[in-house]
Amino acid sequence: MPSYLKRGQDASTVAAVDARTRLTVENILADVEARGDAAVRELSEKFDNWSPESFRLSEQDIEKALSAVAPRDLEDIRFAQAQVRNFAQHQRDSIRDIEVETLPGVVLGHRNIPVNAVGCYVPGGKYPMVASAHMSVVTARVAGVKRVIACAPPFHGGPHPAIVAAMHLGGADEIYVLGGVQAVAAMALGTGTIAPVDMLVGPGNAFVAEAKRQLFGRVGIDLFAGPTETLIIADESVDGEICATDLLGQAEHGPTSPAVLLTTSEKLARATMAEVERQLLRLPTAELAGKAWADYGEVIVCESDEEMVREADRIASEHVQVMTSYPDYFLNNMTNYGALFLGPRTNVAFGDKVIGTNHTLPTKKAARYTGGLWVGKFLKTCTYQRVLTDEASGLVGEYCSRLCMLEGFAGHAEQANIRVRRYGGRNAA
Ligand SMILES: NC(=O)c1ccc[n+]([C@@H]2O[C@H](COP(=O)([O-])OP(=O)(O)OC[C@H]3O[C@@H](n4cnc5c(N)ncnc54)[C@H](O)[C@@H]3O)[C@@H](O)[C@H]2O)c1
Ligand SMILES: [Zn+2]
Repeated sequence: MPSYLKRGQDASTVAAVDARTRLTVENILADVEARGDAAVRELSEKFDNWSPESFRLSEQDIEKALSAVAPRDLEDIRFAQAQVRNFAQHQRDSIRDIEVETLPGVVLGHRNIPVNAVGCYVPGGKYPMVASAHMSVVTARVAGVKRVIACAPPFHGGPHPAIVAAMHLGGADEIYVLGGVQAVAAMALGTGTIAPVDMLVGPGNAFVAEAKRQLFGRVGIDLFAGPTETLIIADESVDGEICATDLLGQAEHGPTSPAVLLTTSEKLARATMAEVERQLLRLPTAELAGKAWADYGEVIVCESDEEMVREADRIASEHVQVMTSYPDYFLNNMTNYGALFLGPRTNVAFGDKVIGTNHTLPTKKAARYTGGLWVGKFLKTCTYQRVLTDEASGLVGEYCSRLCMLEGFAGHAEQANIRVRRYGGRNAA
């Protein structure tokens, strides 16, 4: 049995918060739907104190933002985008259209068709999340999406130059300085000034994630990518300092970000907990990270690697960092995670910012049924079929006719029967 040295807040409190968020989001979506641009402007004023002449940036605005970013920063952004683009391209190349003859004269196939128009949300409430622009915009472009638009909230009262640069260099067709639910609603529902998209992607806080969830159906969404979660699986091959650093590194995302340590070593568990307290004294973002750790941090001691796999699959964390003497055991056996980070030489920050895997990942146990954002999320796998010979039409038609009548579908059966009569030769029904 796993034993808890520290437990996070219980789920009922989280559910109560969720209910309030749900209601807030419902009201905002209804308002944007009813009043379009006027509602968007009022909501932006209310939540972000932001009401510019135009939410969309002009060419000149974009040039101005680019020139405000230091050359070194631009180069770093280009490097990160090159990594994301390269891996996404390899993933794209692994996805194939197929066409096969499944019975003599029966040809079935599928094609992977990019979604036509995508809205990318780039978060920027607490931190300007430049990297989210690479993850959504660059990946959509690799997939072949025709129209890629991007929104980020104002940061310190205006567009954040590095976010704008990343959106522009990533290939965004339209850039808006607009945040939160109003941004997501405007992109999905459309307004007088923003043409609606077919799909929303990108991470965000609880309001943004809930807005995407509620809009799903009217538009597509990538996945439920809410407040960051991290899980560290470690044994005595590493020390408390590196475990504490990696827990707090992701806890700093926000006050509701769970950071969990799973370990087979009680000694490492206690060393990590002590080290977390020490590091909180000097981490500049200790206010957020400390609250997340106090409310949602967990430390669980397991008896074996097998038990750690079971616990980790139950938790289904967004990020799972494995620092044990044989990390591949977890790669080979775990089934529920957004992304794995194997061995102490890598870590979640590499994935968040630069290494090339996508950082938009499933939260709140969505890892039970989906992986993260990737080029495949922008593609619709659509099937088609042809029947090439009279014999094949007759053969399938006879089976089809009987199977339609099994369900009482006389009209469907006629669709089959007319083919059997016309193409099915001597066996015609
Ligand atoms: N799952 C992932 O893949 C992933 C990746 C990166 C970041 N994240 C998460 O993204 C989040 C970013 O959050 P953020 O808040 O910094 O930025 P954000 O851009 O997601 O949200 C800011 C917006 O929230 C809106 N807002 C704030 N308070 C509100 C309220 N009371 N009612 C309605 N709207 C309100 C405002 O309009 C504001 O523009 C973090 O939680 C982070 O963990 C997740
Ligand atoms: Zn992170």
